[in-house]
Amino acid sequence: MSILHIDSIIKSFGEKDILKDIYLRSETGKVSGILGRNGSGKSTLFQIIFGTLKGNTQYIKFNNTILQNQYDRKNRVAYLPQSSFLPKNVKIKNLVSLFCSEDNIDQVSNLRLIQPFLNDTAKTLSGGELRVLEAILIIYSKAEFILLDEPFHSLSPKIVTELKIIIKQQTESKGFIISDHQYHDVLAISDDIFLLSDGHLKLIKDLDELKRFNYLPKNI
Ligand SMILES: Nc1ncnc2c1ncn2[C@@H]1O[C@H](COP(=O)(O)OP(=O)(O)OP(=O)(O)O)[C@@H](O)[C@H]1O
Repeated sequence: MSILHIDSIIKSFGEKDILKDIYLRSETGKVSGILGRNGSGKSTLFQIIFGTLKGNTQYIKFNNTILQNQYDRKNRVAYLPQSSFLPKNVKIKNLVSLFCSEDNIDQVSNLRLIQPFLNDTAKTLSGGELRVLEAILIIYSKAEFILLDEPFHSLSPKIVTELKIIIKQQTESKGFIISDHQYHDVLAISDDIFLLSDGHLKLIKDLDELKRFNYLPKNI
């Protein structure tokens, strides 16, 4: 089992304190779900964990190795950002070879969600087709820890179901940290749920707590 230990994350932008001493422990075999209102700092937290943004303070460890720069994260932490990141003119079969671990290339190429598009380029895909491709390339990368920021955004219900099955299958060997406003889907696949609110991560026990902390409307 591998552990991603995330501790002492503080981040402010100017006068705005966004993250106030965040602690999170992710391990292979588990999905950690992070919910939070718009602007609560979820993407900021993901970027700090992935290393593309520096916290005011941070302490991030993969097993016994302190992760200090992007190179330290290579093959350990992968990140699906909110916005599209794929080159638009490269054939999808080549993207699969580029992003996925060698062991996974055949499996990914044969996925129903990917196989029909192998000879196309990303620029010919619809928004949802592109989103699911990006999510799959990150999920099947070499990294043991996978950060997914809004993976279900713009996906139709059956595709969301297929993607959730893939995430659960891959949890056998990987640890996931996932955030999405489709909270039902996050709840369905997460072992632990956290609410990011007022700069702190609160462990959530049930839906009532999500109402009490003002994330869900009272009448749901
Ligand atoms: N580079 C930046 N400079 C200044 N403020 C920023 C910067 N990046 C983010 N912020 C602010 O930090 C806060 C948290 O942003 P973040 O994108 O992390 O929120 P989020 O929880 O992911 O929101 P959403 O659910 O809407 O995607 C917001 O108020 C945002 O305006």
